[in-house]
This record gives sequence, C-alpha cells and structure tokens, in this order.
Amino acid sequence: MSERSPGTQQANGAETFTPFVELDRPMWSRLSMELQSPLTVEDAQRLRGLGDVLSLEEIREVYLPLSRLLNLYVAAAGELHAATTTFLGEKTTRTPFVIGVAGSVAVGKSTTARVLQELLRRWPDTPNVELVTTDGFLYPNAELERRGLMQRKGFPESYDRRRLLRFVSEVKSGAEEVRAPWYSHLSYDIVPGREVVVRRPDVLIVEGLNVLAPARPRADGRTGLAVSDFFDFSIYVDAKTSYIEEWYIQRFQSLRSGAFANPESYFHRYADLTDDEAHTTARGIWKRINEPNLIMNVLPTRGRAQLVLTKEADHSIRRMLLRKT
Ligand SMILES: Nc1ncnc2c1ncn2[C@@H]1O[C@H](COP(=O)(O)OP(=O)(O)O)[C@@H](O)[C@H]1O
Ligand SMILES: CC(C)(COP(=O)(O)O)[C@@H](O)C(=O)NCCC(=O)O
Repeated sequence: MSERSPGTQQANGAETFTPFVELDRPMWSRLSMELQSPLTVEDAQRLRGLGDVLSLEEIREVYLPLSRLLNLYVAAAGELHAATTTFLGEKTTRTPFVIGVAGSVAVGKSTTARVLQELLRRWPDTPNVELVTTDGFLYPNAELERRGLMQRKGFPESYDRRRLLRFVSEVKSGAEEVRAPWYSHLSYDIVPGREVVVRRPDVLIVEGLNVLAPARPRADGRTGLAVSDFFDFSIYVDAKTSYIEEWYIQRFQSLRSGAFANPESYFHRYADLTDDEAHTTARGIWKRINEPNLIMNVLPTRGRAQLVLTKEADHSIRRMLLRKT
C-alpha cells in the first residue's frame, strides 16, 4: 500500500513539485467500500472495448470509487455555478458537468468512458449521461488528403478543432440541442448525414486522444480557448508505451476476423493476412502514426489531467494519481 502526498518529491536526487496524490488500488478501493456495484458480468462484457480487460472486481475497486468522487464533484460544481449566477443576479439553471477522457490509441479510453457513463447514470442526480468521441471531429478523409494529413490521423491538426470547441462550449452553456458529426471505424471516415445529437445532459463525457491539449496561440499572438477549458473533471488513461503497442497489434490481429472481415471495412484487404503479416502491418501503422502522436502530442498532456489511471501489462488499473491542488 502506498500514498504519496502532493508537495515536494525526490526525482533523480532533485526535489520536484507534484500536485498529485498517488494511491495504489487497495487504498483507492477502500474509498467506497460501502457501495454495492450495480453492474453485472454481462454489463462488463458489453462495456469492454475489443482486446481490453474489464472485471467486476475492477468495476468495484476502481470505477465505483471514481463514480463516487465524480458525484461529489457534480454537487460541488453545481454549488459553485449557483454562487456565480447569484452574484450576477441571474436565475440559476443547471449546466452539464463535462468530463474529458484522454490517452493513447488502444489504451482503452472507450472502456473507461463507457463504464463511467453507466455508473454515473445510476446516481440519482445524473440520470442523463451522454458520451461523445472526438473522432467525429476528424476532417473527412477527402479533406485530410487535400491537406496531406492521411498519415497524421489522430494528430491535433487532423481535427476540426474549432468545431469541437464550439460543440463543447455550446453543450456546457446549456444549449437545448447540439449536433456533432459521426465517424465510422469501419469506413475509416466521417459518415455524411449521420450525426450525434446531445440534448442538455446532466453529464457529458468527451473521449479522445487530444482532449487535454492546450490552447493554440492565435494569429494575433493571444492564446485562445481549449476544449479542456470547459471540463469540470479530466482523466488520462495511461500505460507504458510498449504495452500499448502490444495491445494495438493484438487488437489489429483480432480485427481480421471481426471488423476487417466485412467487405465494407477500409481495412478489408488486411482480413486474410497471416499472424506474422498482420503483426508487421500493425506495427508499421503504430510506428508511423500512433506512437509518434502519443509521444509528441498525447503524453505531454498527461500532467494536465485531474486523475491519471495507470494500467499494467494485463490491462488492469493498478495506480491512481489524483490532483489535490
Ligand atoms: N480499425 C478498426 N475497426 C473497428 N473498430 C476499431 C478499429 N480501430 C479501433 N476500433 C474500436 O474503436 C474504439 C476506439 O479505439 P481507440 O481510438 O484506439 O481508443 P481506445 O482503445 O483507447 O478506446 C475501440 O472500441 C476499438 O475497438
Ligand atoms: C480515430 C482515431 C484517430 C481515434 O480518434 P479519437 O476518438 O481518439 O479522437 C484512431 O482510432 C485512429 O484510427 N487512428 C489512425 C491510425 C490507425 O489506423 O491506427
């Protein structure tokens, strides 16, 4: 068992400041021992992303305490919002609580986001929890090709960042109905005419590689806004890069008999690859696109999260870093 408090810590002999408190899983799990997990084995199977591992134990020990913490944050954010509107002499209306979930391709962000959605829905004050993935804001392939970005899918510049920012800010400001485009992993492209519609949820979860990226400097030299400016809470799902590479390759291999087998799949040509060929192809995509993006753009945002969940080689979450200050 370990707990490390925020403050100064030793790193390579030098003292560095950290705003995080570090908890291991036994310690974290004790924070909600009185709660009963509402999810079943079937729920866990349904919520788990391809290749990911999600046990009932993990739901009880990791996600249930997290949903309790988030429930406390939702209440506190509501009070803070009411204080501001009272100060301004305005009528208090509740606005959605927005949670960002960041991390590498293939780390299992979608599992984390779906489990949280399911658990938060069961708290009486947040029955309506919507989940949006940022892939819907990727430029369509035709536009990526025009910009020379087909080998940069998932990099910050491959997204219509202005549109994503507008979407999150409109939801956060309580708009009745906000629409987002929809991305298909099957066609590997935005699907024209298909949309995600969000109608004043109690909680919005925004999941994607770059959701914690800082704002870009504008042409006039000023710094603009980033989507994370609208987050009430943020989570970074973390693991060693070598583990994630392995998970990416294994998932690619399993997709051969799943999604790739569908003639509509962009990757259909890979369906008949042998294990070795699939390994080489997946490793190539990982090394060419996903690893550089992780190292250059995604990992540098980890310290901006309010909570870092760290996974071991077997995909299980073993360590939590919670920002206390
Ligand atoms: N080529 C693909 N075909 C079908 N589904 C895919 C493909 N690539 C990824 N997925 C699915 O899309 C979801 C998001 O994947 P990804 O962006 O790698 O994030 P993460 O693994 O962190 O959830 C996962 O559920 C994954 O199984
Ligand atoms: C669609 C993604 C960019 C993830 O998007 P996100 O929802 O995280 O914004 C990623 O899953 C992806 O397809 N990357 C391109 C390289 C590859 O095919 O692995």
